Amino acid sequence: MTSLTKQSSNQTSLFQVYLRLRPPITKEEAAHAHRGERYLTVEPPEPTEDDNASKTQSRRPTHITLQPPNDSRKRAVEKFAFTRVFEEDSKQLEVFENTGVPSLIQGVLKEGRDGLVATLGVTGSGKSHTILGSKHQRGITQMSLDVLFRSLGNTIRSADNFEDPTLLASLSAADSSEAQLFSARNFIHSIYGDPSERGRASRAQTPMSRGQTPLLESTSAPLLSRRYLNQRLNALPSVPHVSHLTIPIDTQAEYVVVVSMYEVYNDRIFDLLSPSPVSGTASRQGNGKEKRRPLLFKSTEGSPDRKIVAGLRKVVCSTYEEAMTVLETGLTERRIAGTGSNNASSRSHGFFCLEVKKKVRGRRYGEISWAGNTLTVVDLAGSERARNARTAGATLAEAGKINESLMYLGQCLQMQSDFSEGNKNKTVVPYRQCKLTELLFSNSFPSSHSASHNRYPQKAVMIVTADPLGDFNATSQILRYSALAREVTVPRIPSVSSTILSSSASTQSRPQTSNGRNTPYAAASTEDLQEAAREIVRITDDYEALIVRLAEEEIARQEAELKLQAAEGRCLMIEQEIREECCAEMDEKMEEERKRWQEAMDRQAGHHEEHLDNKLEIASRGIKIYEDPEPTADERVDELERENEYLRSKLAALERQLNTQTSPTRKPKPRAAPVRSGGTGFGQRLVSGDSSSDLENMFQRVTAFKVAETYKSPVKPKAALVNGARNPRRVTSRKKDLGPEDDI
Ligand SMILES: Nc1ncnc2c1ncn2[C@@H]1O[C@H](COP(=O)(O)OP(=O)(O)OP(=O)(O)O)[C@@H](O)[C@H]1O
Repeated sequence: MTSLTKQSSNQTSLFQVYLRLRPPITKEEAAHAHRGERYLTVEPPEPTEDDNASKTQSRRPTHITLQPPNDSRKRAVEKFAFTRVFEEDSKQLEVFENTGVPSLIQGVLKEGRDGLVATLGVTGSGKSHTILGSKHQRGITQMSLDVLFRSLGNTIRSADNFEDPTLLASLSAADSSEAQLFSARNFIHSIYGDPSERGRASRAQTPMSRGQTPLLESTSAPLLSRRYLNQRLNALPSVPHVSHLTIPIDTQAEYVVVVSMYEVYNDRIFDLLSPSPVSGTASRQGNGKEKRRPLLFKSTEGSPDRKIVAGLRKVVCSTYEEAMTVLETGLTERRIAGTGSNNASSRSHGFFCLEVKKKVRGRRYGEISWAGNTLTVVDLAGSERARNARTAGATLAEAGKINESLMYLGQCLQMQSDFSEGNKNKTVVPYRQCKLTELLFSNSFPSSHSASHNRYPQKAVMIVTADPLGDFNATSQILRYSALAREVTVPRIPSVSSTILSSSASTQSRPQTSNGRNTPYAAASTEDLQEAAREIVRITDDYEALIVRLAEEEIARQEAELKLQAAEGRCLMIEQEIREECCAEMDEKMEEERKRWQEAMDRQAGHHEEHLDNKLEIASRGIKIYEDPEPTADERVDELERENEYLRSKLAALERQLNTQTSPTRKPKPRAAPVRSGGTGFGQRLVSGDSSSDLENMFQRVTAFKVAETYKSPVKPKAALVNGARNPRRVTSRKKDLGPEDDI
C-alpha cells in the first residue's frame, strides 16, 4: 500500500500527472450518470495546515476514489492521487491553462527546455478530444500553435521569403536529425496543388532554386484535392481563444517554426508527412499492405549525446494557418480504425512536434546557425480489452502491441516517482523497453555527455483521461499505473462483533431486576456472550485481513491479465511476422526454382539446336553439295547457242549419214519418245531417244527460253553437278529443303 499524502506532494516526478474525466455523451450515458451509476468519485480538496478562506475557494481536487461495481466479488476501494483532477464539466481552455501547457511553451521559447504533453487513457475516454479537439472546440495542439505564433509575431522568418533564399539551406545545415526540410508553400502545393500547375511550378523553380523545392521534385503527384483541404480548413474551429496567453520574447531575434509529425505503430516509427500511396487508409481497410519505411530513433552525427527520430520530413511554417494545414495533412495519414469501443479509434501513438529555432550568430566568425527547442504533443492510442473492443485479425494484433507499449509505459510511470533530483540513476525508469517509452522518456534526464552538459531535461505533462461510466477494470488499470499515489482500503461491513460487544456492554449496564439481583443464568450468559463476541472479533479481523489480501491478489491478477494480453498480442505479431517471412522466403525460393528451371530449359533448347546442327553437318558432309554459280542471261544464251550449234552440226552429220545409207525400199524406224531423267531446267540432259525428236525438243526449249527472256521471267539456277556428272536432280544445302529433321 502506498502512502498517498507523501507521494502526492512529491513534485520531483518526471511527469506531472493530471486526470481529466469525460462527460457522458449519449442520452443513455447521461441517464446512467443521473442514476448515480458512476464508479468514480472525486474527493473534495483536503484542507492543509496553511489553508485560509481564500485558498480554500481556489483549491482544486487532486484525489479520486474508485468504488468497485456491486457484483458478487468483494473488491477493494482504491484511492488515487494526481497533480490535479479535472471534472466532467472542465472546458478545453481550462485544461490547457491548468495543466501548465503555456509554461511548457514558455520553456521552449525562453528557457531552452523541451516540453512534452501526452494523453493516456482507455479507448474512447477523450484523449484525442483533449489533444486535437473536436468539430467545435480546439485541442491542446491547435491552442499551442496559436500561442506560439502569436508570441513570435513578426520575428518569424518564412522559408518562402525569397529575400532570404539561403534560409532552408542554413536550417538544413543546422538540423541534427538528418531531416528533409521544406517550405510550407511547397509542401502544401505538392500535396494539394493542381498537377498541371505543379509541373509548371516545378519547371519554373529549376535549376536556380532547386534547393528550395525538393518536395516538388520528389513527389510524383498531388495526393489530396485542394477542395478537400479548403473544406477541412474552413470547418476547423477557432475557439477557445487564447489571445490572452502570449509569451513575451526577444523581439530583436529571428525565429522559425518547424513542424514535423510521426506515429509509433507496432513499435515502429513512421513519418506522417511522407504520404503513403493510399493515404491513411491502410488500417481502415485492414489490409496493412502499405510499405512505408520505418524511421530510426538514434544518435546522429549532429547529436551524439541523445537519440532523435532521424530522417523526418519537416515543414517550415510561418503562420498558424500553414501549420494547421500541415497538421491536417499529417492527420489524414494517421492510422485510425473503428473498434467496438470507439468509431474513430487511434491505432497508433501520434507525435506532433513544434520546433522553435532561433537564429544564432557565431561569436568568432559571425557564422549563422539555428538552435532551439521542441514542444511535442502526443496522442497515445487507447488501451482496450480485446473482449470489449470486438477486434480481430490485424486490429487485434495492433491492440496487443498498443497494450504492450502501454504496459511498459505504466511500468515507467510507476517508477518515475523514484526518480528524484538526488537519484540520477535513470535506469530506475525502464524506458528502453519499447519505442514509445524511449521517445517519451529519453529526453527527461540531464545529459551525461560533456558536449551538452547544460542541456535541461524536458518538462513533461501527462493527462490521463477516464470515463467514469466506462469499463471499470480497464480504467482502474490505467489509473493504477499512472497515478502519483494509490491507497487501497477494504470497505467495512457493519461489524457483527461490535454489535454483539456493544449489546453485551449494554447487557452489563442493563438496569437490574426489580428485586435488585441478577439471575445466575443472566451472569453466565453475559460471560459466554463476551467470550463469543471476542471470538467473533478475532474471526472478523482475520476475515478482513483476508479480504485485503484477496483485493491485492485481485489487482495482481488483473495486472497479470494485462501482461498476458500483451504477450498474446506479441505472439500474434510474431506469428504474423513469421508468416510474412515464410511467405517472402517461399516467394524467393519459387523465383529461384523458376529461374533454375528456365535455365535448364534454355540449356536443353541449346543442346537440341547444337545436336541438330551436328546432324545437319554430318548429312551435308555425306551428300557433298556443289552448287553452280548463278549464270547470267547472256551466258545462258551463249551456252544454249553453243549447244544449238553443236546439235545443228550433229544434225547435219546425221542427215548426211542418213542420205548416204537410206534406200527408197527401206522403211523408216518408228520414232521413240524421248526419255528424260526428270526435271525441266537448263541443266537437264537428254539421255536417250531419237536424235531428231531430241533436236525438236531442244528447239522448243530454246524458243521457250527466248520467250521467257523477252518477258523477263525469273531465271532458274542451273542444276548442280554431282561427282562431276550432270545430275538432273537439283540438290540444295539449305536445311529447310532437306525435309523433316526426323528424316535426317
Ligand atoms: N471532454 C469531452 N467533452 C465532450 N466530448 C468528449 C470529451 N471527451 C471525449 N469526448 C467525445 O468522446 C468520443 C471519444 O473520444 P476520443 O476519440 O477523444 O477518445 P480517445 O480516448 O481518443 O479514443 P481512442 O483511444 O480510441 O482514440 C468522441 O466523440 C469525443 O468527441
